[in-house]
Amino acid sequence: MLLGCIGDDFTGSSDLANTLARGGMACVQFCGVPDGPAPEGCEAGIVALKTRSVPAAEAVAASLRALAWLRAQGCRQYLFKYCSTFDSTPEGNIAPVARALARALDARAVPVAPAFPALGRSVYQGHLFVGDRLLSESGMEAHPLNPMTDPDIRRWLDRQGGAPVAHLPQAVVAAGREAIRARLAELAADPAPLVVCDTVADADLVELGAAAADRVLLTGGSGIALGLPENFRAAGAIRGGAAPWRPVAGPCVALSGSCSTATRAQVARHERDHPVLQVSLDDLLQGRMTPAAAMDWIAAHREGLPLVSTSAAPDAVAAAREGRDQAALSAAFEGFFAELARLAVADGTRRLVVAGGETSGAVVTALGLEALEIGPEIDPGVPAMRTEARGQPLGLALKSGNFGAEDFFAKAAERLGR
Ligand SMILES: Nc1ncnc2c1ncn2[C@@H]1O[C@H](COP(=O)(O)OP(=O)(O)O)[C@@H](O)[C@H]1O
Ligand SMILES: O=C(O)[C@@H](O)C(=O)COP(=O)(O)O
Repeated sequence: MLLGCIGDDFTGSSDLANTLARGGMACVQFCGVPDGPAPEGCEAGIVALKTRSVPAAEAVAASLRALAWLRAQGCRQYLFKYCSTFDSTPEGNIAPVARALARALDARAVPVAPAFPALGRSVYQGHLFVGDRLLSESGMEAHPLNPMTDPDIRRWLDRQGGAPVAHLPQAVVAAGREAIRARLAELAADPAPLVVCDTVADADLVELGAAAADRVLLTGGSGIALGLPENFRAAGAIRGGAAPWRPVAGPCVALSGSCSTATRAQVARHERDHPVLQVSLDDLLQGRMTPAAAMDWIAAHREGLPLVSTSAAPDAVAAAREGRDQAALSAAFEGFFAELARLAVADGTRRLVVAGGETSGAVVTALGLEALEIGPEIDPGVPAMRTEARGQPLGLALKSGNFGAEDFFAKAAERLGR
């Protein structure tokens, strides 16, 4: 294995796998730290963890376990993947994990590059934008788990603790790979290992990737991976590319626990032509809706591409959060989807479309999936994936909350089966 990646959630990991696969690397997404060695021919391994919203110490420990496994596979370079909207809280987990990985690898001047320009996320003057809005005015300030209330990535990382953060300004990035390499080398003399990198276009990320060919650790959104396959190709290290996609036929179910603006529009669009079961927190807490009842509803709507959703608008999310323990709240939603996914697959579902990172993590973990093959891109940042569940092929699309066109659910179902 050439490139060892650690993703802090499952959708984000599939976004990264998508970028690397499109760059020509043979990729496998692992669901948690594998027990055995990576499959033959795997050039980029992405260990997907569910560490975005757990206590920082837990995230650090799990990430170090993933790193140890990736090191045992002989990787030359490591990448810590987090969200392009920098999903985290003042307590962590991006800085604590990045710093722990840097310490373990003795890495200095570690780039922090959440930008994903194709989807409008850019970093300028150390601030993260979504389209023409600052992150804190983009809708992410109302995220159920990690409200992003400060767009200054340097300040946000400072709040998460550790040494002061450095900044690589746009003027240096625009000057190209040699200028970036030189500046990172200067910054490496300083003990502060994290360097927030201004990157406003794919070309910036490609230059940053090229400049970082010899850096042992990178961190960022999937954009940071845009330039990396070329480094390995130039070194003559890439052989294969992905195996051909094998479509998966059979019943399809969609599950949505994401409350993002994009997902809510996709749920509304799906509802125009397909059956949607909308489930509220009260439904779950008062036992009006259970996984078994939702499964009955799915069975009755098999032909129509059924979608079960808890996606809710910011006011409903705020009301649900009010005075409640966050972990218990998440457990209620995620436990519901986890059990429902188990029932749906046991009932013969062969294509599963899931919206939301935490939701996807809960579903994939509940299904006990081990490794995912990466197929064609459905929408930017979302690949079709294939695995085995209960001895049968399972097509899987794990959609990041904010990704995908309005017709995503129907499109994903069709792509998995094509
Ligand atoms: N109706 C709701 N009210 C409050 N919180 C919700 C609701 N539905 C889902 N959630 C919570 O929101 C979280 C969404 O996170 P996630 O699945 O990662 O979506 P995204 O990818 O948009 O961040 C879930 O883990 C769940 O705990
Ligand atoms: O970088 C991104 O935006 C995605 O890859 C990602 O991490 C998405 O996470 P969720 O929005 O929580 O699904």
